Amino acid sequence: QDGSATAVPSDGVEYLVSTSVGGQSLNLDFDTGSADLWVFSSELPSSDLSGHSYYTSSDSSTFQSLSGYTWDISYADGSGASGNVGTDTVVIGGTTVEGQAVELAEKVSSTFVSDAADGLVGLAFSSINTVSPTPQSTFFENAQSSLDSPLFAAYLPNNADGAYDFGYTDDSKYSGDITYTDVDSSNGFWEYPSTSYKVGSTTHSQSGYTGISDTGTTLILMGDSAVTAYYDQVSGSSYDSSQGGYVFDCSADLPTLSISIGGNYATIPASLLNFGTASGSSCFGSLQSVGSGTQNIYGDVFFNAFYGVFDASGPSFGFATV
Ligand SMILES: O=C(Cc1ccccc1)Nn1cnc2ccccc21
Repeated sequence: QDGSATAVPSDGVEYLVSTSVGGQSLNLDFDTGSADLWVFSSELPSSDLSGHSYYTSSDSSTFQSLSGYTWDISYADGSGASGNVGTDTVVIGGTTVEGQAVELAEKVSSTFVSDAADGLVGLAFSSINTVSPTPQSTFFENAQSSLDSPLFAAYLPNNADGAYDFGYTDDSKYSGDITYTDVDSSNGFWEYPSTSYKVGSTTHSQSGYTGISDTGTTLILMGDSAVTAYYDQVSGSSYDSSQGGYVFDCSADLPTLSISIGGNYATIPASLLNFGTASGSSCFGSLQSVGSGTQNIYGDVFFNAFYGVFDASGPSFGFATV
């Protein structure tokens, strides 16, 4: 059944959604860049649990263990988690899935201990789910048949409560038309060609590049040529290894950044490209390097400016101005 769940900004780095797992409420990070639904659990060392809500399978009357099933995930930022697997009833907004694979954490890396999320809901394609011996379907894949339309949408306004809509698009959350492009899911991501960009009004090509729509990433991560082209237009900007990225004076005049999604540009306003104070009068850029490779990562900063529609029929990705 269709529904909408509120997404609350947390520490400026992620949006958390209150989710019921076996009747237990957890604040989970919805991540269109991965495909595992995993939770902090009673199986973790108690020192890892401080500040977190966690799932206790023995407290759920609907939990069923998947004997011998394990999971082990590593994210591109170097964080990771692992554990065992069962199924339970998961409720998000007005959408219920019974028998959802729930991955219980027995180990989590330190970044998760200090992060506010009590786990993640992966919303990429189950071809990249890490459960062994059998990859498990995502909440969205399991919910699809009960939705009016096989889609979900992310509404993540800057520094304000947002939402994830399941089964419908909500035209009170965007203006103008939704522009769609075909998605190539062969790598397991909501991925599409992204072969050019604009810094202000100057167009640059990045042939062979793709982009992924990734709500599990905070910033906009692009190849070094794009990052250099952008910060060359920001006087006084520099790469500060101690801050881990490009910084500039907080009073700097920033150009807009337009990214191509399929054949259409999405223009990120300059205000969103200042991520905020790094230290003193220097501010951290919302555009940073993805490192090597030709896959750009369009994270929450993109969704601060655009309502994003993830449509399984196609599949396709659509965006509209917030
Ligand atoms: O890992 C990344 C982005 C990233 C960071 C650094 C270099 C390259 C790419 N995002 N992400 C997407 N889902 C995540 C879940 C947990 C942690 C990070 C997650």
